[in-house]
Amino acid sequence: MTTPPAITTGDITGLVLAGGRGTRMGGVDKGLQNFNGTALAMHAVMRLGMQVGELMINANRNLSAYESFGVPVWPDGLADYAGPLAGFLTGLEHCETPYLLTVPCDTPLFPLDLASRLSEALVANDAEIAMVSAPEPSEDPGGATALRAQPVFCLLNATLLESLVRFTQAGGRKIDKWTAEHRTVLVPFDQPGDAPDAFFNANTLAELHSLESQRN
Ligand SMILES: Nc1nc2c(ncn2[C@@H]2O[C@H](COP(=O)(O)OP(=O)(O)OP(=O)(O)O)[C@@H](O)[C@H]2O)c(=O)[nH]1
Ligand SMILES: [Mg+2]
Repeated sequence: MTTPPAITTGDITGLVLAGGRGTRMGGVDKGLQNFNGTALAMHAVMRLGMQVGELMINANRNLSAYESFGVPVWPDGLADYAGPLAGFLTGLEHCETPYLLTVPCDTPLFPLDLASRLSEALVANDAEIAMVSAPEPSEDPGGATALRAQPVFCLLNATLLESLVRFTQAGGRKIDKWTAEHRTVLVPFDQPGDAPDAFFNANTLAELHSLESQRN
C-alpha cells in the first residue's frame, strides 16, 4: 500500500465561522465582541493564519467590519441562518486549496497545532474529515470533564463540496449527520501537554469575560 502524501500548510484554507445569530449573547455579532482588547474573530484569524496557507471569514452581518481584518469575507449562500453547516458550504464553495479547516469565532484559545494534528490524523486514517474531540466542562459543579466531538473544528477534504450541496439541498442542517456519511476520524485533544480549556467557547457574555482571565 502506498502512503498518502502529507498535508502541508499551503494545502489548507482556514475558515473562521462568524455567521451565527449570537442569541445567547443577546443577539450581538459575536465575532466582533472584544476579547482582551481585540475582536474575537480577529483572534481566530491570527491563530489560524499561522497554521494555514489561505484564510476566509464567513459572516452574515457587518461585513465591512470583518473585511477590515484583511481576509476575504463570504456570507452564507443559504438563507435564514441555517447554522454552521451553511458556513461549511460557503467555505467549500470558495476554497481553492485541497483542504478546508473550520474554526468558530467564539473559541479564542484553540491550539496552535490544530491544523497539523488534524492533518496527520486525516492522512494516517485515510479519512475525508478530521474532527476535534476535546474535554468539555461538566454541567454539574465539580463534575468530571468528558471528551466530546467539537464539530465546528473540522478539517475537510475540499472534494466534499458536491456531497454537502446535495445534503443541504435536501434540507440537511446537522453537521454530525452529514459527517457520518463520510470517513471521519475524531482527533482527541486531551493528550499530555494539551490545555484542558483550549476549546472552551464563549456563548454568553459571562463566559466571554471568564475566558478573558485565562492565560494561554
Ligand atoms: N455561517 C453560519 N454560521 C453559523 C450559523 N449559526 C451558527 N454559526 C456559527 O457556528 C459556530 C457555533 O455556533 P454558536 O456557538 O451556537 O453561535 P451562535 O449561533 O452565533 O450563537 P447562539 O445563537 O447563541 O447559538 C459559531 O462560530 C457561529 O458563528 C449560521 O446560521 N451560519
Ligand atoms: Mg459556541
